[in-house]
Amino acid sequence: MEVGFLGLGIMGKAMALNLLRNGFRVTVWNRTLSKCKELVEQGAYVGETPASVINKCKYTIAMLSDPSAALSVVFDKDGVLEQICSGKGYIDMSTVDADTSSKISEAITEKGGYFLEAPVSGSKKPAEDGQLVILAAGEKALYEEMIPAFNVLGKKSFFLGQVGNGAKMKLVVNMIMGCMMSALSEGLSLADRSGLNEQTLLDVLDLGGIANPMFKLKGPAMIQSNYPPAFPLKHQQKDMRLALALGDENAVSMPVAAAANEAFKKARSMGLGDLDFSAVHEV
Ligand SMILES: NC(=O)C1=CN([C@@H]2O[C@H](COP(=O)(O)OP(=O)(O)OC[C@H]3O[C@@H](n4cnc5c(N)ncnc54)[C@H](OP(=O)(O)O)[C@@H]3O)[C@@H](O)[C@H]2O)C=CC1
Ligand SMILES: O=CCCC(=O)O
Repeated sequence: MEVGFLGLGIMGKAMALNLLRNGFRVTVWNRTLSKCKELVEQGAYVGETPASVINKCKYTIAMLSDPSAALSVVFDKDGVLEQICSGKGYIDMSTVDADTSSKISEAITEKGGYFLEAPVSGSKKPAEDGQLVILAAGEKALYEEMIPAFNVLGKKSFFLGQVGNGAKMKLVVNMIMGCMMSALSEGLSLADRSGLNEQTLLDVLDLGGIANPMFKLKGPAMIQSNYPPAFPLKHQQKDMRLALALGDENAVSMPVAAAANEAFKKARSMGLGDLDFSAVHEV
């Protein structure tokens, strides 16, 4: 199967490499073209523009930072819309809001193309290991055609119905995750300042009802103030912001998420946006 891949950041690079290793023919594009080099060494082709990737491939996946990047790659000059046409599928796996996804979907569909949104749960390591959880919505036929790729990229994929449902599900999940990370940060600080051992707190948490892989993975590094970026903090804050907007639209009161968002915003203002989102601990 041949796929195009737009966006070779932390996630996109791992996902595209995974597809290559599993026998897919992959044509990549990244805004900073030099980031295509490692993929080329592994057998990928390079497209000069998003439009040229769409022209070459029947299916093209995008994994871009935020709504503005997702829109730009589709609507700007040399973008996806210039070449999308009947018989071609566009799968946006970026985390964006439902409105952004709908705008992209409408534009692609107007040109005769098929659209699927498919944001993912799971970070750098699950992306490398093909263990993501895929939250797809949109064109069911395209979802079914993408199953071979989703089976390589993820351990489970969900089809959630109409465009927007995948984006919303992803934002709800990340809103919960951001609140948990914020609570862990406060707990570690409270333990430390009140004379307790932080590692002992992690050990206690890991044996009880709120044990989870994230605390286990990130907690020990947080104690060392070590935040190598797997999920950049600026993206977590973007997701909190988009989740709070979804709450506004639906009149859902989210005081916990609002407080967590303030912590992530403060961390961004301290210049921590490119570190892992666990760097909220510094706030
Ligand atoms: N990291 C993670 O753990 C996870 C991330 N996600 C989501 O996946 C998406 C990608 O995340 P991640 O890989 O971590 O992010 P990165 O910041 O590592 O990569 C972002 C990508 O978007 C590209 N980009 C940014 N702005 C533009 C633009 N205006 N036009 C074109 N391309 C642009 C970047 O290109 P360039 O190299 O030129 O800057 C890069 O390829 C985000 O939506 C994130 O929320 C979802 C699950 C997990
Ligand atoms: O959007 C990022 C999600 C990170 C994760 O699920 O661990």
